[in-house]
Parts: sequence; structure tokens; C-alpha cells
Amino acid sequence: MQVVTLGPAGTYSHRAAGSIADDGAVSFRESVTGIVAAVADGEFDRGGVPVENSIEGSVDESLDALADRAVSVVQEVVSPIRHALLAQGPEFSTVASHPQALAQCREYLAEHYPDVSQEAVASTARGVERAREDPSVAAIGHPANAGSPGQGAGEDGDGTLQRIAENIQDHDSNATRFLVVAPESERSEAGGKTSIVAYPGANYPGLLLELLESFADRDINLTRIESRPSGRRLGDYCFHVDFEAGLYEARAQEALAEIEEVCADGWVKRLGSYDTTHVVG
Ligand SMILES: O=C(O)C(=O)Cc1ccccc1
Repeated sequence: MQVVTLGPAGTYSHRAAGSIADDGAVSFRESVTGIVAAVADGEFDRGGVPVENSIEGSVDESLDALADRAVSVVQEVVSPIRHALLAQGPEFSTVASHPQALAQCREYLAEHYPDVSQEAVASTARGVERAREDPSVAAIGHPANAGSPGQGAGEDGDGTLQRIAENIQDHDSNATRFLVVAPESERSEAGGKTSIVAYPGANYPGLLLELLESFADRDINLTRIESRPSGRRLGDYCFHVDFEAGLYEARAQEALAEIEEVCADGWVKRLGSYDTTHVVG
């Protein structure tokens, strides 16, 4: 199985994707749009993208790529996220990381490093590379990106990263949900959860209520609903909906048939049904 995810090596996405790669062989792209495109274009069998975080919410770029490209979702991976502050030494003037990681440590950074500037980079591992190259830069990332204290941690300034602090996320419940993306032809109806994207192409009072009633009437629990701009005009949206039923179930098929009627002037994309895997960060 050829797997592509957010790189370079050492990202949280890499750790999550490693759990689905046969021999741990994972390739990298530096944007989630690029990962979804690489699967849609047939370059890889599977792609792993972060889609939602318990502190910061949705990764909008992932939602938009899933709506735009011909792919399916075949699995979700949920992983706890524990961030470490990594640097060559305790003195630095910039913290570089993925925007979600910086946001997940907002309160910690404001309290402990109010005067340090923040630099958003493509991934946590890209921030780690910045910190290895430049002693004035610290990174936020998985603690395994540094030598453990007392085991290979370097002297200040030699390019080896030390763990300046661990568990710096603002909430201990910090967890991220990654979706495993496959070619559209591999869309499955089996699994306990399903993801769809609905674009009504219309706007009238009660439209959203009608969409939601299709699920409520059949006792289908929603686990998430997110609106994203359609990109066509201001105030025009698509809705990303995840629910607890498989497409193989009659109640799911009936709900979607009704939703397709509500969206007759737009479209409904069935990303597929899947199960959840939990991996330890
Ligand atoms: O940059 C990474 O390591 C990622 O995989 C994205 C991300 C960033 C912060 C928390 C979870 C995933």
C-alpha cells in the first residue's frame, strides 16, 4: 500500500499514516491539498490528512479538498496530540510550527513566551527542521523529534534539539482526527460511520432543518456538521456531515435519498463509510 501524508518525516500525520502503511513506507507532500490530489490522480493508494482537532476544530483545507476531488474516505484514525517545545537551547526568539499546533498551545505561549514571535510553517516537522538549522528558532512538535534528555541531547547550538518543555498543549484532551483517503472507486458502504458533503444549490427558510430532519427521523446520530463556503458567491455553502450509520444500512440510504431531493439544484457527494482506529501518539 503506497501511502502519502503531510511531511517531512516526523509529523503527527506521519505517525497516524504509519499505522496504515504495510511496512511503514510513507511518502510526503507539504500540503493536504497536494495529498488529496496525489490520491485522486492515482499516484498513491492511500492518503492521510488531518481533518479535525478537539481544540482548534476543522482543518478547512482538508474539507475543501475532500469536496473538490474525486476521492473516498475509507478509515478514520484518532490520535491524542501531546506537543513538546524543541530547540537547540533555552534562548530563542521565534517559535515555528503548523498553524494548528501554534493555536493548540496559544495560552502556553502567551504565558511563558509572550515576546517570542510565531512563524506558521507547512507542518510541525518543517518547524523542527527550522529549529535544527537555526538556534534562534524553537519548534512545537512531537517529542520524538528531539533526543531524549540525557540520551543524545546535544550541547546548546550544535543542531541537536532538546525538549525545552513537554505537554504544552492548552488542554490535555487534545486529539486529532485523521481521514484515510482512497481513490473514488474504493468507496465502501461498510463501516459504522459515513461522511458526505451536501451542496443544496438553494437558500430558503428551513432548508438546513429539512436536511437534518432526514437523519433525526431515522434515529441517525450526527457526529459533526460543518459549513464551508461553496466558493461560488458570498453566503453560498456546502455542508460536511458525518453520521453514525453505514451506507449499507437502509436507514442511511433512505436519509440520503431524501437529502438528494432537498439538494436537487446542487449535489450530494458520498465520501463513504468506514471504521475508526485509535492510535497512541
Ligand atoms: O504538522 C503536523 O505534524 C501535522 O500532521 C498536522 C497537525 C498539526 C497539529 C496537530 C495535529 C496535526
